[in-house]
Amino acid sequence: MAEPARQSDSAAIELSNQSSPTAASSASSPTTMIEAVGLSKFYGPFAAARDVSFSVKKGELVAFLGPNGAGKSTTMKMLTGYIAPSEGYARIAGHNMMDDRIAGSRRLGYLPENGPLYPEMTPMGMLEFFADARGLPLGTKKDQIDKVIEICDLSSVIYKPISKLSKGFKQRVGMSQALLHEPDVLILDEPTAGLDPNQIRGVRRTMRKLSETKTILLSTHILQEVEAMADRVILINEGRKVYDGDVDGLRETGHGDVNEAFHELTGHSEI
Ligand SMILES: Nc1ncnc2c1ncn2[C@@H]1O[C@H](COP(=O)(O)OP(=O)(O)OP(=O)(O)O)[C@@H](O)[C@H]1O
Repeated sequence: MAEPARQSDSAAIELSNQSSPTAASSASSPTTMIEAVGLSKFYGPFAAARDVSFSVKKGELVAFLGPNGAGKSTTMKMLTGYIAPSEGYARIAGHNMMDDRIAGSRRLGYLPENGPLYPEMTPMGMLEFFADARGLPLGTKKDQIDKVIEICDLSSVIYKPISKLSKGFKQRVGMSQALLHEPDVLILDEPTAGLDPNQIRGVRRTMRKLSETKTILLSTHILQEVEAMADRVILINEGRKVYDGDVDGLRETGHGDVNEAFHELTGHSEI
């Protein structure tokens, strides 16, 4: 379990102020795999994320929690280098994701919010495409593809167009793409969104298995998800980090009830 480093809003701001957003070359701990340092994203005057700082150590499984529109996807896109931060910077396995994105991406598997694109491709076609794009050596390409087909249980749909697959299979195809190059860091944006209870069980099982060897940050707005899987919770609301600590600490904040804690910390947003 992560130490109960519960952090108030002001403490969160204090933490980010200690690190200069321009200090991209400063050394990070070798065990720190995901780092957000003062990340903000502005769309005109609107802040989708504001001064978000945290780090995830090797082997942790951290839930990134928040109500709809809190800024989870925006922060994840900045962490993965898909969008540029307005302020701050992100590092994956020590690589700054603006200056050194290719090196960081080799260590990173990313499941975007809406699963895989390329609806006209089959899962096999898509995996071959990504294997080539990622430069997997010919000698290991087939083995790697076979391995993710097995992990994600895709063999029954491997030659069907992705557009014809159920939501659950689409998510698994997205996951297979994220795992293909054997990254040691996974950033997964709502991996259980829209799945039925059996599919959710399957994804949780896969997550637990993967967390034995990988560092995982997964976003969700489902509280049971957090209690079922995570070592630690980072909660954001209206673009700001409002809690960073373990599930027990979150429960205490809500007087024994994580739902209550969520309600208090997110300004009484309805979920
Ligand atoms: N390109 C954009 N232009 C303007 N506003 C944006 C853009 N992208 C996101 N936003 C806004 O930023 C806020 C945060 O969005 P984001 O998708 O990061 O939230 P989220 O926590 O992932 O929500 P959800 O759980 O609904 O996916 C929302 O109000 C959203 O409308």
